[in-house]
Amino acid sequence: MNARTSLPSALLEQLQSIVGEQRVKTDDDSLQTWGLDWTKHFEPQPSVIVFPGTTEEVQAIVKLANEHQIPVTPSGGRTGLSAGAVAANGEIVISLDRMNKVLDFLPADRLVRIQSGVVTEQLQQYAEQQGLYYPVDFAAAGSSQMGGNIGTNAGGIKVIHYGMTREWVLGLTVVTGKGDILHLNKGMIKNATGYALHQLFIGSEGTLGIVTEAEIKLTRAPQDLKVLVLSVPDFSAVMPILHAFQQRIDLTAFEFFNQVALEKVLAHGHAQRPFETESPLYVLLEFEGRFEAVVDDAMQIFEHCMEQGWILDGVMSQSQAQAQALWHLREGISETIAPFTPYKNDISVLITHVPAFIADVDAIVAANYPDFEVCWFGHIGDGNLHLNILKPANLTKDEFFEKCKVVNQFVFETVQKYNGSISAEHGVGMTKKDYLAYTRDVVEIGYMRELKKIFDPNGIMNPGKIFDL
Ligand SMILES: O=C(O)CC[C@@H](O)C(=O)O
Ligand SMILES: [Zn+2]
Repeated sequence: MNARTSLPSALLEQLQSIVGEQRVKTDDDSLQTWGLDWTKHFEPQPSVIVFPGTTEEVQAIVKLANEHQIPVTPSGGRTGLSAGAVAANGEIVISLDRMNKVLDFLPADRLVRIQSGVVTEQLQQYAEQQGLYYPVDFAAAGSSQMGGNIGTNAGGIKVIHYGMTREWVLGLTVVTGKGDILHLNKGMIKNATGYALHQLFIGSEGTLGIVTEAEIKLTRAPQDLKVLVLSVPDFSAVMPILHAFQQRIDLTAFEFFNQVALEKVLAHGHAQRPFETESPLYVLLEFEGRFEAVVDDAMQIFEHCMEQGWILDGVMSQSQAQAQALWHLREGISETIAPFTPYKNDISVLITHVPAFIADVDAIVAANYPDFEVCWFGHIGDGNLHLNILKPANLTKDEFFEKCKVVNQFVFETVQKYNGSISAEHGVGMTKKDYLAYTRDVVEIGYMRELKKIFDPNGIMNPGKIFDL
């Protein structure tokens, strides 16, 4: 039965009276579009999509959903990779698309107040106009919304220096699953008055309520960013390179990718091969080169690494355009491999454990996926690896995912062995919830369940995400 047909018509009318007739959509195209994120594993089947314009409208919708006991899925830019924003069970999807305004800017506090539908890039550009910088960045910045970034505590390519989204959120306005509006922390740096409830909403994937507004901290913009791409003989060389550079330079990024990933980006077009000869791995690092001495330091470290045999070759950007072109080799990977229906892993361990962890996972991958194309890439300077297995054309999606699931278990056992995370930055959503216990203790998950009940007693907020009730 189509879940949509079961939506009471009285409820539709009530939704229309809250947001206006044009802002309630039930046509198939809209249900498909707003019912799905970038995950390809599930069939979207929401009941209705609503587009509120204010926190009060969101509150009215949530209250209505409670009265009718209908689940709600908050929806931002839908660029998620863990199905956190997928509505597959007759949900009311609350899209924040209309709530995309910058509300206020306090220069002395370097604080911007935004609605949660503001797109990441929009915030970055706004910060630039104020002579400042919003540093959380990733390839999906042109579509992802700040509410979604907050919901997953998004990370990205600059975490090594600037941290995750959590570092930049100084206040939130939320509508709880119960239908209360809370103004949490109000932008303060110092506020020692008990539980930091805004922190609970960061990374909660819409399971406690909906973020409608946020106070976001901005910072000084980095100058003269230099990008270095290095070719590297094997995994064992990557961390010594990181340590050599970090001893003397504050890196703003330290990423890696393998030859398979590079070939896919090059085949996609609009990219130039960085080196004539292939190598198994590449490292991309970035630093602020505004002082000559720092650039000289980088060159010395580079030469030292070459002497050690950790680096085979290297190229450094001489202009912003070159820096962007080099970044594209790394940032283009996820989009380029999307047509290959990749099985995704977003795993992390402490930096200390990265070498042993990679050796273990590499052995699992080599033994279990001998015939599959394996894309390794990620934010290795944060201990975060994206392991993407590409589907061979001769397997169906179901056959392929079944095979990957078996291997997944070995990968996650290794994650657990090193006390790591089964989802470093993409969230748990629906794709990783069966594996949550590899990272979070069962007692801890019990506390999370209890917390959810406080904010969302009727269990209507994004059910089926992170864990089942
Ligand atoms: O597609 C992926 O697995 C990772 C996407 C994103 O987190 C990235 O780092 O490019
Ligand atoms: Zn990533």
